Order: sequence, then structure tokens, then C-alpha cells
Amino acid sequence: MLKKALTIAGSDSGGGAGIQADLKTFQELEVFGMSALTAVTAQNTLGVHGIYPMTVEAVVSQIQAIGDDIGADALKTGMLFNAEIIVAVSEMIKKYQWENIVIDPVMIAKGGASLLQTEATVALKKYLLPLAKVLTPNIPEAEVLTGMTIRTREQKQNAAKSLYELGVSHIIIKGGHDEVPTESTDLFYDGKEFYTFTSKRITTKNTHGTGCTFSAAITAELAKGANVYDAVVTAKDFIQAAIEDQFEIGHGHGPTNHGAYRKRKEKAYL
Ligand SMILES: Nc1ncnc2c1ncn2[C@@H]1O[C@H](COP(=O)(O)OP(=O)(O)OP(=O)(O)O)[C@@H](O)[C@H]1O
Ligand SMILES: Cc1ncc(COP(=O)(O)O)c(N)n1
Repeated sequence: MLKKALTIAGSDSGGGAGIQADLKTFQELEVFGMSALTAVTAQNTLGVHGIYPMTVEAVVSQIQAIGDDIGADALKTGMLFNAEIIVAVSEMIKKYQWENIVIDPVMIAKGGASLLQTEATVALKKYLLPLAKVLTPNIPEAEVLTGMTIRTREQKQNAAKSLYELGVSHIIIKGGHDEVPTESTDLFYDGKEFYTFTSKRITTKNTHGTGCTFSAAITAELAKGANVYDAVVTAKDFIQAAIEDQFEIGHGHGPTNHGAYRKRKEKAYL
């Protein structure tokens, strides 16, 4: 039976990040994608040119429309923008007793624009993180959420432990912002063991939407019934292919190639 995944996130008019990246990824991984918009951004590869948040009522109404009729086998959150939206989303997740929850704690866009109001971090930690099956911060986001400085492997592990204490079941601290020039290593923690997922670092400016794409791939795999570890394995392959098989779109930080993973798989079967 076709599985369904929901993204609760912002729109990126440029198509590389936000709900556009999520829905493309869901489709590529053969999951039926749905969305609840939290904000519209006027965005392209050069940056964020405008942010237009939705009302809380509009966010709730979209989620209710899905919850009352279609349902979701997994959901992810991306840009949530403010504390009111975070609280409302948490209430909706509880109302529908959704379980496969992936939280990508989007805070700042590549160009520096703030996609989450600073004071909303408190609400994120208090209301949403305890509902998360998977939390996927990048290093700066993990630093904000824990108040820790993260440079070394040991500091990453301590940050993951501290996030686990907040009630998150699985944490992946992504390595895209690491200073290691040859590889990009993501640290995974399930409350017992640490695992690392390492891939060759691609030298490119076209990494817009990597975080959204990665967390959407995890969500799609969870919707299909994968366990968290296997979902991360697939997501890592998916994002690596999407960064490697790059194309040139726009004049700044271009998007990744969401079709690359499927094309590679099809080729392997030929
Ligand atoms: N240059 C790269 N080469 C290979 N993998 C990368 C590269 N940059 C990021 N990744 C991988 O992409 C995924 C997303 O990580 P990243 O840390 O970039 O997320 P993010 O910071 O949320 O995204 P963004 O920087 O676009 O906001 C991770 O699996 C990471 O290892
Ligand atoms: C609407 C929206 N949501 C999220 C991001 C961050 O994207 P990412 O961290 O995946 O690059 C973005 N730039 N725009």
C-alpha cells in the first residue's frame, strides 16, 4: 500500500529547500507527499528576499485537513518560524497521535536569514523535541539547542547526549558544517550507541537544501517502515547522489539534484 508522508515547513520559491525539496524527495522515494505551509519565503539561489509567515490558524487548519482524512505514516518539520506555530504543531501531532516524527530544527538559511525567531528555541525544546523520533541538527543548530561549543568528536557526542536528555529518541548531528575538508561525517546516537556515517565531501557551492532533503529522505523511509538506522543509511546515499550529480541553476548557491539517487538505482538494475 502507498505510504504517506507530511512536511510541515516553509515554502522556498527557488525550489531547492523547504517543502519543495521535501515533496521532491518524497516523490523520488515513492511515498505520497503532503504539506502544511508555515511560511512563504521569496527565495532563490542568492538568498532569502522576503518571509511571509502563515497565521497559526492557517497552519492548524492544513494539518487538520490531513489528519481528519488522509493520515500520515511519517511527518517532518522544517522551518517553523515562531513559538506560536511550534506550540500549535506540537498539539496537532499529539491530537493525531502521529509517531514517526522527524524534526529538522531549521534556524538560519545559508545566506544568513533567520528562519526561526530566536526566542522560539525555548518552545522548540519544551514542546516539540520530546515528540521527536529523529532530530537532525547541523552543528550550529546543535550548538544553539545545547548551549555547547561543538568542534571535536567528543563535544559532538556530549551534545547528542544532552539532546537525548530532552526526550528525543534518535539524534543525528550533521557534518556539512564541519571543518574536515575531505569528508562529511554525520554522528548518530540512539541513546545507547554512537554510529558515524561518513561520505566523501564534494567541493561545490550547490548545497542549498541539503538539510531539508536529508531529513525528508529519512521521513520517507520511516513512512515505508524502515527502522531509523536503515532510514539514515538511505538518506545519506540519497543526499550524496544529489550533491554529486549537481547541475547549475541560478547564480548563487544552487539546489541539489533530487532525481540523482533514483537514476543511479535505475542504472544499477539495467
Ligand atoms: N559538501 C558536501 N559533501 C558531501 N556531503 C555533504 C556536503 N555538505 C553536506 N553534506 C551532507 O548533507 C547532509 C546535510 O548536512 P548539512 O550539515 O549540510 O545540513 P544543513 O546545514 O541543515 O544544510 P544547509 O547547510 O543547506 O542548511 C548531511 O548528511 C551532510 O553530511
Ligand atoms: C523555506 C526554507 N526552509 C529551510 C531552509 C533551509 O534549508 P537547508 O537547511 O535544507 O539548506 C531554507 N533555506 N528555506
